[in-house]
Amino acid sequence: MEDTTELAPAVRSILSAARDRAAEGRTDRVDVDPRDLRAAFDRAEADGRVPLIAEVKPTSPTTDGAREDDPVALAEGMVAGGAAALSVLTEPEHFGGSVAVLERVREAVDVPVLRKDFVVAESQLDAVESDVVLLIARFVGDDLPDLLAAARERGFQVLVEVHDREELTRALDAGATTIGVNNRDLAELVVDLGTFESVAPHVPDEVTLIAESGIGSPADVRRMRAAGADALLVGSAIMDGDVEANTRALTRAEADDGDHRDTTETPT
Ligand SMILES: O=C(O)c1ccccc1NCC(=O)[C@H](O)[C@H](O)COP(=O)(O)O
Repeated sequence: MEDTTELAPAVRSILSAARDRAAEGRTDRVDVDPRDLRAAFDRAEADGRVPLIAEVKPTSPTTDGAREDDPVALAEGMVAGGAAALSVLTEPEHFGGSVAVLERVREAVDVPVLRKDFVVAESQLDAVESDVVLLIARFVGDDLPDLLAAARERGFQVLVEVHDREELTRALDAGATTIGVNNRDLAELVVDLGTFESVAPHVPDEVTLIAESGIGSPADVRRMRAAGADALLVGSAIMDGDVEANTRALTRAEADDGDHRDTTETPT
């Protein structure tokens, strides 16, 4: 079992709730026919868009208030703004998510959908079908290889999230091919884009590499891309205001149309 003493209280509470959900009754095993995440990124690149996973994130421990609008309408706005893929929170207690919302979103869009939750046990994988599932190296500890295999057996693509070199090594040893470096430190909940910059050089070229958290402006997008990100995962900055316009500002961050913005700007 993972030592949680160094985690922020909110994160300890998230993990405890995840373990409670894992202990609830089993459902049938899912069998996913996934939409290809890498192909979606390649299509975005070919189209001049920054490959972006836009996150439907109604609230979070670091957000004031909650977004109450229809998550399907939000998701459609993100796709209209150029998102290559979507992430949907299914964690109910701290992020206002649900598996029902993920099902509705996945039915409404044709891009790959990542299930964003705190999976700590195999039984949780069967809660809902998605194209990609997240495994957080820090939370699953030594179970990472088994959970990775269990997810792949069900057809999922797997995004393995790391925060430092030690977790990266564990992810690579387990056979991860899509890795996200989370700029949010789960012990302090502070965000530092330098985290991605320090870990990215050690990621092999053949791995699909995603920069996660704290990306708030086109300048941040360009910074993460310059550091080697194949794609970005953005939640809060897109959910704050007009999601379609916010997504477009980020997916167009590298467009060579003379619209080079001030580095301090954030999308609205
Ligand atoms: O976002 C939080 O407040 C949070 C708190 C505790 C654990 C995890 C948390 N976020 C999970 C995520 O992975 C982010 O939602 C995702 O990377 C997007 O981050 P951002 O663009 O900074 O909203």
